[in-house]
Amino acid sequence: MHLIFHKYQGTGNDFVMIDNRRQYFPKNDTKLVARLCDRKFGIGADGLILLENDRDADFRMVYYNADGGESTMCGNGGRCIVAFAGFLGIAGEQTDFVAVDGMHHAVLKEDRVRLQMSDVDIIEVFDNYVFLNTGSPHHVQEINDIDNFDVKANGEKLRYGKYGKGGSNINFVSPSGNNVFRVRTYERGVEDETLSCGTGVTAVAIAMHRTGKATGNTVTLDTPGGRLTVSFEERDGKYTNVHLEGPATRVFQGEVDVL
Ligand SMILES: N[C@@H](CCC[C@H](N)C(=O)O)C(=O)O
Repeated sequence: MHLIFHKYQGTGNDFVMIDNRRQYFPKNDTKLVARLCDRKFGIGADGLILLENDRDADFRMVYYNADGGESTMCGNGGRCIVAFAGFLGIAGEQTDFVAVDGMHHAVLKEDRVRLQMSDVDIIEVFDNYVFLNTGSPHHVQEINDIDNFDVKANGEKLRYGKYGKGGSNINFVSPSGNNVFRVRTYERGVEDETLSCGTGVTAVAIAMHRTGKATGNTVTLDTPGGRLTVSFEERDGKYTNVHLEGPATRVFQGEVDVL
């Protein structure tokens, strides 16, 4: 099979993007997805995304983690697919698309995408961490000395030890200013730290607001791959109008023959 692919990145969270409107990609071939995402034997990416036709929206997003498994919502991938849809000419400045967690509205301006995320009303607050689902499950934990913290070792321990087979993404956070936080994330399905996680920083912003550590409705999140902004409205503990904003960039396009 001959595959044309496009590579995108959003604050360093990188994706192989495939235009699957003609339904030619073998969607159940987990091994193929993992091979394409492999950084030594393939193209290399944190995930693979298919852009498909949808009856009720401009397009549909199908997301796979680098391990080949189809997964839940990817915020940075959602921003990147909007940029890809703009490149293909199927999205204008405003677009609506369907993902695994429902309909998303987005605004594309040059290489910046503002993506509406799911509402959040279940937030579990524990002594030293918060757990919530922003389209994907997230553990949010404050730490000291974020620069020297072993995200992979600690993330792995929590991901498998605490959350069992289904797992969770694990975010470590340190405040760095007024409504500004530094975030490092261990991603389930990549099974390593990634440079940024969109649903992760969304979870961090909401968790910090819920626990009184962020006071504003716009929170800035600095990840190793760059800066993202999350804004929301909150009423009686329910978070609505949640938006994730940041850069989404086309890196290159290529072709591969896969057996
Ligand atoms: N990188 C993503 C999160 C992708 C999903 C995650 N790895 C999972 O399986 O839960 C993002 O930007 O949100």
